[in-house]
Amino acid sequence: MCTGIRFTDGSGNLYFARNLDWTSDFGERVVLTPTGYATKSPFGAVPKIQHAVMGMGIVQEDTPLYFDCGNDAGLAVGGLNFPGYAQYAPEPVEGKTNVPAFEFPLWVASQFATVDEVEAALENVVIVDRPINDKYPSSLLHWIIGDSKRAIVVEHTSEGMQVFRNDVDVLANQPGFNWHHENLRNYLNASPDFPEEVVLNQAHLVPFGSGSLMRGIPGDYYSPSRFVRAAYVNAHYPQKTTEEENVSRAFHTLQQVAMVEGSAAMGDGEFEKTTYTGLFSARTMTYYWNTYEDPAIQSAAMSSYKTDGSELVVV
Ligand SMILES: C[C@H](CCC(=O)NCCS(=O)(=O)O)[C@H]1CC[C@H]2[C@@H]3[C@H](O)C[C@@H]4C[C@H](O)CC[C@]4(C)[C@H]3C[C@H](O)[C@]12C
Repeated sequence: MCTGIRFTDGSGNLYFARNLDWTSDFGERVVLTPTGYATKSPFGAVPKIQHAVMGMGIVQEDTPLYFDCGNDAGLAVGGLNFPGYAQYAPEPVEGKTNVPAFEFPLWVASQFATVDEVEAALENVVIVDRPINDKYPSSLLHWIIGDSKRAIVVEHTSEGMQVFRNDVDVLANQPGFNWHHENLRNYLNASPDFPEEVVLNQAHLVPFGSGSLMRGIPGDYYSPSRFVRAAYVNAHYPQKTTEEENVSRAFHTLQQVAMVEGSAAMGDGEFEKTTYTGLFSARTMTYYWNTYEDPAIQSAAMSSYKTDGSELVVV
């Protein structure tokens, strides 16, 4: 499974992070799409790269297929599995902006500067089941999109395009965002506070230590549980000032919902694990990541590369 979060620092800069949970990796790398790159957009939704984009993905047919990415204007997007719900148009629809599912993160990050802009454009968008090639059929996803002000969730289902205001800045997998949001109402008791002494008959009871009012926050890896846990941790994390503190915040928060090998198998019997954690900092335009095999945090700053070049840069 996957979990995504958004938060800001004390100066309103976006931090956007996600866990990628799967049984193995896809050979993904950090990829920079510079503004001079000649796009190969099947239906012309990405005629030109307006904003340089950096994120995690693979390259096929000289096209960046992003799992998550951010841009030079401070807008970021991540795709999370949504099978059983996601449904795309079988063919492009005339008069609409037709975006193949694989192109959606690139469309968002290369064409827009803010969530407001993306939300307005989405009114005329259809997501199309048009794979990049035979090797990689369209993935069934939903997406979280964030900037310095807010986040939204995009779900393209049998109902068509749906856009949700994401006021908790978190996304997990199935079911849909609305369900997860409603489910938070089951956890209104959870709090970081240290409780007063409780008197029970003649007993005066005090907690064993901190965390007693967190009891009830689910600890398992199931998608609804990760959503609740990530929402709790992200919401209660004190606002931090420096880049280092906020990078630490992102990785610690996502560690709370990271999957460890052996505890949860998929339908095919293979164990799921957090293959990588990725973070886009709009403050420094830097992508940070670590992997299951190497938990040391690595980083690539946009400023280290030619963001107006014509070739994709694979870090
Ligand atoms: C598997 C990833 C989602 C992880 C996740 O949410 N797992 C949930 C597990 S479960 O079902 O809910 O059990 C998704 C996120 C982004 C996806 C990739 C991106 O969409 C980019 C390309 C798109 C191509 O169409 C398919 C390959 C691919 C390279 C995708 C492979 C895979 O579907 C990815 C990596």
